[in-house]
Amino acid sequence: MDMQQSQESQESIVESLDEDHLQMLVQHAYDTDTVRAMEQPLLEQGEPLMRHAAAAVATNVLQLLESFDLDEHARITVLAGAGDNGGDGLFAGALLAKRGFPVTAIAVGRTLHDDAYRTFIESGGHIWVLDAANTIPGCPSEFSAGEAGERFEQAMEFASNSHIIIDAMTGIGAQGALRGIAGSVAQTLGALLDELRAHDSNDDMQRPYVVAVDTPSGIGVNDGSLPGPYIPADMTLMFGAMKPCAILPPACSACGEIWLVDFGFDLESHDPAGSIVGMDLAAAAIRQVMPTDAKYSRGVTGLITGSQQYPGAAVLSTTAAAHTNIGMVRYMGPTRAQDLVLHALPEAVIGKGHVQSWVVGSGVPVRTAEEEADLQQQSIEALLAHYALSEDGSNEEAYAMPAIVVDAGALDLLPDHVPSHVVLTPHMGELTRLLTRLGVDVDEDTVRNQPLQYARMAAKMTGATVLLKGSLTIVVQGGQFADDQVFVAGRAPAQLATAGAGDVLAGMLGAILAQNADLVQPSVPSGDESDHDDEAQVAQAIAEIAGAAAYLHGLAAALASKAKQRGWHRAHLFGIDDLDEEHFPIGRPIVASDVVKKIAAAIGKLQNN
Ligand SMILES: NC(=O)C1=CN([C@@H]2O[C@H](COP(=O)(O)OP(=O)(O)OC[C@H]3O[C@@H](n4cnc5c(N)ncnc54)[C@H](O)[C@@H]3O)[C@@H](O)[C@H]2O)[C@@H](O)CC1
Ligand SMILES: Nc1ncnc2c1ncn2[C@@H]1O[C@H](COP(=O)(O)OP(=O)(O)O)[C@@H](O)[C@H]1O
Ligand SMILES: [K+]
Repeated sequence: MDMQQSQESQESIVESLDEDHLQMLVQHAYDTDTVRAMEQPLLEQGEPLMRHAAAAVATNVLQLLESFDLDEHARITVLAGAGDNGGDGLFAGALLAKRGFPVTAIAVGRTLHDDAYRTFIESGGHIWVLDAANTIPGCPSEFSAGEAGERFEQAMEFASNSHIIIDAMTGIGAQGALRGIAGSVAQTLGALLDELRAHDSNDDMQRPYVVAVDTPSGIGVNDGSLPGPYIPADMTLMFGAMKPCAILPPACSACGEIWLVDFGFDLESHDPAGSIVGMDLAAAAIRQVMPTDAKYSRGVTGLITGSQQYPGAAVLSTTAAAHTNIGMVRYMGPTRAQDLVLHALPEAVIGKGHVQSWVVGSGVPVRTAEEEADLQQQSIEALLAHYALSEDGSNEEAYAMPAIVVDAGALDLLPDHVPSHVVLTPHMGELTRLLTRLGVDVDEDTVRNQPLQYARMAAKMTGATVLLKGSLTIVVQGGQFADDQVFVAGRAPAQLATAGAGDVLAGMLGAILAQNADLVQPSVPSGDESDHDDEAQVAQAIAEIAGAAAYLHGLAAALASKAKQRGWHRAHLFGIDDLDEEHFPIGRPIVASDVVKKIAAAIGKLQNN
């Protein structure tokens, strides 16, 4: 099959698919086992998936060369691993070599995909081997350590002077951090590319443009981590479906622009490992007001936030909650904070009363071991004690409590085991502190590098739902029988990184939980297996609602700052979307109060969509 045939057959796959399928493609990510399971029936039917993959890579590279005004002298380097990912890269290289481009493949392993290697050589491609123990037919081997070193250096020099690098070292078969020569290549080239990228936008092709095949080599495909050196890509051509690394920090940044090559996988029959929170999910979390509503039926949120030291957090969290489509807010805190809350929000009711959700801890200082808990900390501790589960999970009162958002200083007061409608909202530093308190030996850099793994650890250890804040906000489900599906909200522009933004989110999340009180109330576990599904369903609803709050928060920030930039941009569909360069204005600076002022507009936008 040549490039045109493969491309036509690719386009016919694309045309035959419906909008729902395309929507699923850009919203859900599937782990590598699931991707292999979805590939299997197609391979059994004889679909030449590898040829489709290679044709897509070659087509994209040709488009890039054209857009960069490069002719047949453009230098193209393929970093080729020994597996099928290398096979994709070599087949793509063969198609480009056939078009007359000089293409060199740097073999990082001891072997190469047989058929792809033969085709590559027949098409005029050149091979550069690095491993003295390689058994690649017709290539030099058993060279000295000195020569191996020289070869490596020359190869890196060559690659860094090429126009296009096709990274095909590892794809979904990657296990852990890159080892051996692949690891050294990623170490040397990855660092160089990062440095060049920091100084240059590459509008003028002053550094190699990196196209990753399926996934950038060296990243954690299933958990989005960066376990070791990796090759940062400008663009990733991803096959069949998004893998979790496409949507999870920090690996998703290493993917660059993502182009999805649709293979017509049966996505509908498989569970995603992760999902991007979009407008639909966010809109579904906003309760429609009804003619029969009264303030109480719309939901009431109680807040124990702010302190003598940080009274502003009380104002931000309370005003945010009040603006997020509920009937009333109740505020509890020091007199100074009460006064400020009432000044900003005369509608607030001061003092205790019946509520459908709680928000605690925003702007409450962390309690140090030496200090006595102040009144605010004592109230929070007393409230949180009602959510404590004993080791065997029995404590019926905990399940009957309203949903609660545990933020900032309250994270230190969390009981050991709680139900899933306790939603923790740490940033990376707070998650590190929480895990340390739970006895995990971890520092903040490690958490930053593997946020999913550590958010999940906190959820598993405590039972709580965990919303981990950052440029992308990830939500992992709590509860004993929860699904592993992670939700990622990437709607926020970087302008949201401003003091008090987290207090606003806590208030908004509290309000969204209150208006969905019936959906987020876990029942007391009966021990009966048939109830596990119900429990899992509630845990998922809570996680979706938390994701929805993060989305709405990001959208309000985008409206306030007039930014188009986001933490994550939708993947492009190969064969459907255009390669046109998009621009995402970063918007103007904002403060957290500006976000509160745009919550109503953001809700309006969701409801009118
Ligand atoms: N299965 C299929 O039908 C299709 C697979 N495709 C391609 O095939 C890829 C998967 O191929 P494979 O299963 O062969 O796996 P990969 O080629 O992704 O990875 C396996 C190779 O990487 C090496 N490797 C793994 N972990 C390493 C590490 N930590 N350090 C150094 N080397 C490491 C292994 O020794 C092996 O040589 C996909 O990502 C995709 O690119 C596509 O061609 C589409 C169809
Ligand atoms: N680079 C970024 N891009 C988009 N959103 C961000 C970025 N950095 C932080 N945020 C968001 O800003 C908020 C900051 O919250 P937090 O760290 O708790 O701040 P504070 O304690 O000052 O309120 C979170 O919702 C987080 O997701
Ligand atoms: K790759």
